[in-house]
Amino acid sequence: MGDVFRCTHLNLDVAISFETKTISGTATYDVERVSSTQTDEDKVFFDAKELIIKGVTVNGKETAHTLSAVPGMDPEVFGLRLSVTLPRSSLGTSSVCISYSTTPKSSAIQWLPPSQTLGKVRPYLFTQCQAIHARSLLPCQDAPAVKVTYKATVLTDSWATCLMSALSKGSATVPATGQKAWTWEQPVPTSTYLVALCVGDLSSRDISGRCRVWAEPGIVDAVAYEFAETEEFLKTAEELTIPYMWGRYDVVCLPPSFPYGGMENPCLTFVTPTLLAGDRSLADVVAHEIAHSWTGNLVTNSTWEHFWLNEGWTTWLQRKIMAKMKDDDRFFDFDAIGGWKHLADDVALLPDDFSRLVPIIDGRDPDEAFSGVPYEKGFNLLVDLERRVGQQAFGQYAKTYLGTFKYITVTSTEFRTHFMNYFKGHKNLKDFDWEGWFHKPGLPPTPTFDRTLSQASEDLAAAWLCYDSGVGAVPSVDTSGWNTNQRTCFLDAMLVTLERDGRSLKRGTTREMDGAYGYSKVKNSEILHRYSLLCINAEDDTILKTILKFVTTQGRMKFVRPLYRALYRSEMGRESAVRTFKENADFYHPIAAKMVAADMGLGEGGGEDGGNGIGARDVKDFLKDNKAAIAAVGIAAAVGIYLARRKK
Ligand SMILES: CC/C=C\C/C=C\C[C@@H](O)/C=C/C=C/C=C\[C@@H](O)CCCC(=O)O
Ligand SMILES: [Zn+2]
Repeated sequence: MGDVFRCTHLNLDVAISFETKTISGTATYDVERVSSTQTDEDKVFFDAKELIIKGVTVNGKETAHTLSAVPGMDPEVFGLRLSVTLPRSSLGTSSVCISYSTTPKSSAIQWLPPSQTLGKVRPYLFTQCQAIHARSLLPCQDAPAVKVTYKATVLTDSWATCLMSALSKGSATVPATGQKAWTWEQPVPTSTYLVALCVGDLSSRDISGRCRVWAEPGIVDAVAYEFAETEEFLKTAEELTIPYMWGRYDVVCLPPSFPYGGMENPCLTFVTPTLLAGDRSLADVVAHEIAHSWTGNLVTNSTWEHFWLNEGWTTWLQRKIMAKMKDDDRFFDFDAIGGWKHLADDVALLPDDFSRLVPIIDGRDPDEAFSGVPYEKGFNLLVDLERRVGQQAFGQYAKTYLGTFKYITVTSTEFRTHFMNYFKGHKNLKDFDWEGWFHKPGLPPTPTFDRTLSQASEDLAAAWLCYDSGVGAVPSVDTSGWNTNQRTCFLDAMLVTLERDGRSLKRGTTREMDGAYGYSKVKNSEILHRYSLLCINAEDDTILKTILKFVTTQGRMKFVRPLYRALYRSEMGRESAVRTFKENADFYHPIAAKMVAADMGLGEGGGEDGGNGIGARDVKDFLKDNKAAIAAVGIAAAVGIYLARRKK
């Protein structure tokens, strides 16, 4: 898209209707010719998914447009191509104004009823555009390589607060209607997957001169406490990189159905409330999103095949920030050990095409290719390079890399060339296996990390596993002073061994563990998640109610997907998993509903072994064949119907 004409600026002028669950108005683009190819007709193309296109003008004149599917690209995933003919004389910038409306099906937007908010009085909406959902929020050239500056005016009900991934230019009441008009400006060129919107009953607290947290009034103080280190994260990140270009860094804590830990929307990170542990122990997700201000938002992957350049670099920078703040490099390694487990878990589930660092996506839904691979394999590639050239030199290189590719996009090959030129002739890079790192499926060579911070956790895991095998007593180590990372490392170490050995714990073991540590009552989502997985492994159904509550009161895919998968594969939870998902399908974000449905054996494998979320063809076929049903009940409910039919 956009290979001849490219959008450079967007003026978005829209109104929000909670009543009709639509966003409607105009998207006006400055469009520039970027290639001199003179074709028979000069056409500019936009992506549009689940949108109603009402009309198009070019330089103020009404202009014909067409909407058609792109051959080989499933319209259910990629939407349609909106084609607009430009005047032959359009040598400079054209102004293309598209009048449109979203539909309630839009996959980028979750419309929450008041019951799904904390306040229970007002509705709420938030968007999630990565990777290719921006096209269902607005017509756009929805490719990371097309970066636009943007201005937006958004009309909302008078009670609502509107936030965007941009700098606020104020708000005013519209005298004629009583509505509120919110004005935003993003002066830094930004890929469309980073356009974001959130509207609800929101309060804020300033936590520094350039950082503010937003949330529903009932939790805003807890959010301010949890993320109080944000300014320090930001300052530390600046020391490791180049100056922060985005002006403000605010955080909005969304309702619990937000499907990710965080999303790096510029100027306004979106986070899940599952980070609210009460002790700041999960705030490193904010460090991760801050890191994206450079790696991802400023220097951006050229296409989604090169997503690791966003996430691998960001994971590296996040771990550098955390270690620098703690003034101890061992924290970098400690976190990397947890990351390796994440990588190994995902690689075990993924088809080869998706476990390559540069995956083969080929017309498939990028949401299906999403995994820990770009994060952790990407991170390990960078660590391998860093160890070969030395920490200090690599740190300097990182700054040069950011300076070279800021405001534009980068491919894996461009990175490789840039890196090899910078370290030309370096003796430790002579036979570096770039091809293997980029294209070999599966796990990369096993790295060595400093284990001094993980040792006690790993030892405790070994002791519990011995006890479970009938060797030795219940471990008596006092863990009351342990931090969250030590606890999650301990549980991870148990899970790693069980998975590796295909072994199940005895039910009595998880009961003993609960007696010792009280994990079934823990508030911390990362600990509860891991302990729940152990209990499912042990078929310990005393915790089933807690797990079902956990998966129906938050919709973060990192937690709900593995838990539904594990329940579905277990004796104790299979029925409950299907029933619970069916009853709660509307709670989940459309992306999460799609992925969980596919995970629970509804894919090509169709059975208990299908749990990887990759083969969603059966459910997709069902959805395709039942468009009327979907229009009537929505995609999530339709998936529920499909599940119910399969059960029969
Ligand atoms: C190799 C994969 C190719 C393309 C995928 C690109 C985007 C995938 C899409 O599914 C969106 C992902 C958005 C992620 C946002 C935040 C994550 O960092 C959250 C990580 C998990 C969590 O902490 O909950
Ligand atoms: Zn990220």
